Amino acid sequence: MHDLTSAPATDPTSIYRYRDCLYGADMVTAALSVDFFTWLSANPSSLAGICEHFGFTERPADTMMTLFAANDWVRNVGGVFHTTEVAREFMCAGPVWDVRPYFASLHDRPIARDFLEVLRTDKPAGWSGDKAAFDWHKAMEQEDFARKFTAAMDCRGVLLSQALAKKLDLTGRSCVLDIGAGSGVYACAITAQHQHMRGVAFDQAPVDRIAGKLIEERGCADRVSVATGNMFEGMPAGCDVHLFSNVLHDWGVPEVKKLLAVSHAALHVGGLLIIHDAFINADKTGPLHTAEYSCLLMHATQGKCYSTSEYAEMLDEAGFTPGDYHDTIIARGFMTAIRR
Ligand SMILES: C[S@@+](CC[C@H](N)C(=O)[O-])C[C@H]1O[C@@H](n2cnc3c(N)ncnc32)[C@H](O)[C@@H]1O
Repeated sequence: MHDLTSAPATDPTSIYRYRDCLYGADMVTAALSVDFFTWLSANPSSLAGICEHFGFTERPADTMMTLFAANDWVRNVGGVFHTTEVAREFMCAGPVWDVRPYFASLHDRPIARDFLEVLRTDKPAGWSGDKAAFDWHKAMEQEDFARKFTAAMDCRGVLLSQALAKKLDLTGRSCVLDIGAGSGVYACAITAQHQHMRGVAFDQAPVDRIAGKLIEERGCADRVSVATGNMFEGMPAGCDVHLFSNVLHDWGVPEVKKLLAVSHAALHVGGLLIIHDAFINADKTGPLHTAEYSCLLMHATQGKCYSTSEYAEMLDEAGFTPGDYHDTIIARGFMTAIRR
């Protein structure tokens, strides 16, 4: 049986980067296909101004601008985006170094085209009005898809969960509720690392059954149980630690606020909330790996990678006192908050 407290001997960031950052190039291509930088150079604008001119919507446009800021192609000065010298020299009409024709042959790549659609509609790519299209959240209610997707999350979770568990201070805490737990590997790794802790893996059917089996196979069932339910409707009582691992990034701001409110209602005063995810930094200038990963999430889900400042604001509004951000591994980290 795999020891859930063990860490790999080498750093797999370069490998994960190919998976996480795959969609960044298509996002850049999509922007060049509408000659974005030529326009922005002549018209420094707020996000709202950019959205108005191009017919874009806020969430995907924000994800795009974060990618460009992380590359230092734009700078946000008091809420107004300006192109930088490198963007003006290479990504605009006019200069001899103009790269736009070099990207032009890629404009019709399916993901680049999807990005224009997502930018305009704010709907994840597979959901854009096509009845036969793929709905990720619905698919997770189907046994076959749920099994494959949960296996994918579990494979990454084996690496991430031990790195997270090692950095957590759970002194004086007793039970972690792993919300949208997938396989439950995070609850298992946390209880393996912190022997005084119990865990509850909370997910909807059929993922709950998949989690139950995997927790049993991992030999963690004596301290990690499974609870079934819809996290938007309520969360099991009795835990003093709530973990949202890679869950909030699947949802838009209204849903994130709702989930924080439901968590607040289920935690006692002093309860610890942990958000484990890939975070954009407070001033939304990087890191690049996360800004690229955010494009993938923006394309496939209703969410994106939120910044530490966006989370701090939403946590405060929901009745939590936000704590610090800590890095873990492969451009992931966690943020804590205390329920007021
Ligand atoms: C991206 S996965 C994250 C899994 C795991 N926490 C991790 O870090 O790998 C999101 C999880 O949220 C669960 N989920 C989505 N909607 C849910 C709901 N309404 N109630 C409970 N769980 C939900 C999904 O079934 C899925 O397991």
